Amino acid sequence: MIIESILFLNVCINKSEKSLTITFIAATQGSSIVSSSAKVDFLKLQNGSDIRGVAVGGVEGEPVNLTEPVTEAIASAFAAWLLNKKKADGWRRLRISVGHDSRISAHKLQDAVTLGITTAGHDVLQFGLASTPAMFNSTLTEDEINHCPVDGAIMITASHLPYNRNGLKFFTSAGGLNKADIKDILERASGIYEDSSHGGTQELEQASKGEVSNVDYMSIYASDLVKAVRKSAGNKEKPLEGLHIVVDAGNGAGGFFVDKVLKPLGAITTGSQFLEPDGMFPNHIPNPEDKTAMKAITQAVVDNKADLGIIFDTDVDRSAAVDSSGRELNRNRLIALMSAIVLEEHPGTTIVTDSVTSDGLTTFIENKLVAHLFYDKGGKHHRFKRGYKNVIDEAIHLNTIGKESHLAMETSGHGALKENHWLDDGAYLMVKLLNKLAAARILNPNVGSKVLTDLVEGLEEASVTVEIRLKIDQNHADLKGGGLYVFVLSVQKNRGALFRKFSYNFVDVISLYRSFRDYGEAVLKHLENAISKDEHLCKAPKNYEGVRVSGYGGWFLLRLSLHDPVLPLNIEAPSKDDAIKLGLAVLTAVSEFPALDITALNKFLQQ
Ligand SMILES: O=P(O)(O)OC[C@H]1O[C@H](O)[C@H](O)[C@@H](O)[C@@H]1O
Repeated sequence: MIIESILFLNVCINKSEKSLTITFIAATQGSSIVSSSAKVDFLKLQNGSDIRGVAVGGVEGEPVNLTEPVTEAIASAFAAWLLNKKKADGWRRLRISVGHDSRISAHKLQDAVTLGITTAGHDVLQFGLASTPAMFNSTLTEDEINHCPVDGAIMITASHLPYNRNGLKFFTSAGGLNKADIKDILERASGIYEDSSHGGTQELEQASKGEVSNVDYMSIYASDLVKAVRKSAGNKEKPLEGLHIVVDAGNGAGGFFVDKVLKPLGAITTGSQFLEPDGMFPNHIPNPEDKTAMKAITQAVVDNKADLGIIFDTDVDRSAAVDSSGRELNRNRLIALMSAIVLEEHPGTTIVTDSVTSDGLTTFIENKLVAHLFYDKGGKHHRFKRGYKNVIDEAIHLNTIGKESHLAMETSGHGALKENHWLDDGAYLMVKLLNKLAAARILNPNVGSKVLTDLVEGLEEASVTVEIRLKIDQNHADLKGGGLYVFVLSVQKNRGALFRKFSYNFVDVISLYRSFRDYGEAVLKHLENAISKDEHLCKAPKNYEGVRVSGYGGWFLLRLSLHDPVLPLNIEAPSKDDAIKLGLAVLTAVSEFPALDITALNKFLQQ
């Protein structure tokens, strides 16, 4: 990279404060980041513990960066990483399973992944349309005929993101890879890509050594789910007989749940919708956090007079339910429901959740289960950070330090149980609900989803719940120029001809931020200071992310997004008036930051 130094002189006169600031700025700019056509910035494809990119062209401003050669290099890099991980004495042939969701780029990326692995000499098991949790499961399943367990698994998915995106998730028998592993793989991939002189595909194909086989793994995975429900009902063959359950797969990969899970258990599934895979997602975004998606499954339950509704995201690592009255069982309610089930099995256990969970959920887990459902012991609510991997890793960590935890769950619908290898599996969460229903129907065959609704009866819910996302403008002068070196010349009163006419004190305060993260942190620090001076507000005594504050009968949390230049603001309050008071407290503090777009907050306050 060629570095160019540019020197700016910035003179800023503030008459009201009687100050003059003279600033020399030497900026480093990457004026030529090598030839863009030849270079691929692999690290840009990292999205936390996943890889995400654009795989389909045609959307303005979103050039394709997850091309077939790039994907092939990443798959080869994963095989190399895995080989290293297995601490094999030199080279050994690995077995890697590959699955995908319903995206329109799925097949071309599957071919690229397969090529990348086989050219490195390893075998591929193609599962076709699959769920993310099933891919992890294939690293654990003991089934010699179907070549399982595999050494590693790759899922091709971009969850609920638009049709043009795609991505990769990786698993070993220890679970999903973490951020550092992904970085390692991307660095290896960059080297592999360079070496292969960009597109020696044919050459590589000829050198291909590994074998490819097709396995109907989803049938194996689903039969384990069926077995779990049967077991909870005393091994009854059809424990859900007579129960009407509708499924909304949002045209993702979750359609298997109808034919391979619910029907064998005896459930009626008419009215289930969007089960056919369609990577253009023509009906709604497959996302249980999305209002339109929840409306669609609720309508299906009501229209079909069903006992229960189930909705999955595209790759089935997230889910939510709807009871027979059309009441949504998602977000805090689903965590409460899962907590009630898990705490019945493990009294006193710690439930780890993300940071945007409600105060009502804490009271429910710690007190209401004892008061309402007469549990001997309540649980402990450990409200941690946002991000499913953060939540799961924290639960695993707690167990290693002697604090028992059996459930890690996010409001997004990601939920992982210790009994299920800490895997976030939307289908397994729904199986836990079905277990409860199946067990209850042994005692009373007429019982329906009320069994579940009754479990969350004591959960207090705020009347107003909003999430407002405040964007940080990365092109704003306060952030522009990345990597700025600042020299301040403090000029004394009346010194030098140039400044003679200003007889003011000169102040050398400069606000420059190297990244949107720095800027966001500065906003949070400022808010924290402002809050400490407000008698109506009280900072949460224990908090792991952003600034969480109680007041006016509710709370708010302002934090930095995990991935985007955004500060998401969550507010929960007993009334709109109270929510506005909380919102105003935030607005007053953050309006001093011109690169923060507060339009969405203003809109909420003026509604
Ligand atoms: O920080 P945010 O922008 O709100 O995003 C947070 C979300 O990011 C991803 O989608 C993760 O998969 C989720 O587990 C997480 O909750």
